[in-house]
Amino acid sequence: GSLGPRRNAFAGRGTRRRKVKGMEDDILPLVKNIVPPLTSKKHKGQDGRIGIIGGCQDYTGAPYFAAISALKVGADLSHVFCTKDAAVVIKSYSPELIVHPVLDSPNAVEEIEKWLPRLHGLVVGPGLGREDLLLKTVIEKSKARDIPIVIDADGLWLVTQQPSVIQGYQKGILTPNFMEFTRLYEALPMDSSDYQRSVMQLSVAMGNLTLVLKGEQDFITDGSKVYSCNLEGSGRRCGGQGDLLSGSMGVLAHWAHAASTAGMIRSMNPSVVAAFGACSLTRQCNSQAFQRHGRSTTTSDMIQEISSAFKKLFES
Ligand SMILES: NC(=O)C1=CN([C@@H]2O[C@H](COP(=O)(O)OP(=O)(O)OC[C@H]3O[C@@H](n4cnc5c(N)ncnc54)[C@H](O)[C@@H]3O)[C@@H](O)[C@H]2O)[C@@H](O)CC1
Ligand SMILES: Nc1ncnc2c1ncn2[C@@H]1O[C@H](COP(=O)(O)OP(=O)(O)OP(=O)(O)O)[C@@H](O)[C@H]1O
Ligand SMILES: [Mg+2]
Repeated sequence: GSLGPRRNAFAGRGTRRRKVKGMEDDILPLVKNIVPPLTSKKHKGQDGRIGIIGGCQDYTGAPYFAAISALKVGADLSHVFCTKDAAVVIKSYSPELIVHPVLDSPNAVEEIEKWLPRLHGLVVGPGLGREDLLLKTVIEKSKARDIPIVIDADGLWLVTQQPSVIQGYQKGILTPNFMEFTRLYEALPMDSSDYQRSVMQLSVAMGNLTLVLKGEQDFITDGSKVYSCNLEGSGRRCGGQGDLLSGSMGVLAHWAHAASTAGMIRSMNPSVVAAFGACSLTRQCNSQAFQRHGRSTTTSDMIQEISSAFKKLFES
């Protein structure tokens, strides 16, 4: 499926979002179940080594937000694979991140590939720019290693051009905002007038891939049922909230698949549990940060709330 003519698939049709009851009560207990216990027996890296692919001259904030969020949610190590000029900037934001200036090197694929055996989760796209061939190969190689992959932002651009790159991958999650969703939806021949139905149709067309349509309420589906997350956030929509979301989802996806393998969540698709957890957390961070900072709230303020939001949602 390539791109059709540029138009808004939802123009003039039933674009109002029906407010449906959130599913916090059903799914939050499952999210609590996947959080690994903190014990003195563990070694560094066991609770997650996450890779973020993104960061270029124009965008250094997005990969930083995603990578630091992964750490603050509880990953042990967070790697950023970005271009050379972005690397210096990202390193100087934070000594906590491991930053690889490889995306614009001639052997970028090999440089990333050698880290793949050590990664538990991959987040592709925040601040990436539009880099098709490299990305396609990295996604293929990560799938071959059975690594959970969250695709966001510019990573979704590639999926729009070539849905087959991720189609049917059970450990894949797409996190489009409204614009990104519209592009994806137009790339595949479908017709629906309602968000919940169209997100479900798109998931089925993508081989039951887990999809998160972000918005006033987040719609999460793997094609069998639509779950809505409408935990209260705020009216503040600063840039970067989606990066907090995708970074935390990278860790939660690793935890959820590990828990599922261990037989700890039987009743639900682990990708859906991870997606729901990350949406809830992002919205809770937004709400808490807004209580302190109001209209001045930025993504950095939200990141400062991760610790207490996580406790409130998943450890109480
Ligand atoms: N500080 C940073 O470095 C940031 C970088 N970002 C990066 O910027 C790049 C482009 O991301 P964009 O999200 O801007 O790309 P898009 O191309 O999806 O968005 C294009 C435009 O659509 C608008 N839009 C978004 N949601 C909408 C909605 N619900 N209804 C109507 N219009 C809507 C946006 O304001 C934007 O102007 C990505 O690589 C992304 O990761 C963003 O993550 C924001 C923060
Ligand atoms: N109208 C809204 N009300 C409440 N929460 C929202 C609303 N829109 C988005 N969100 C929340 O904000 C988070 C990020 O969604 P958003 O649509 O801002 O992503 P994005 O456009 O990709 O952001 P970014 O600027 O990081 O690229 C999601 O978890 C979503 O739940
Ligand atoms: Mg985004």
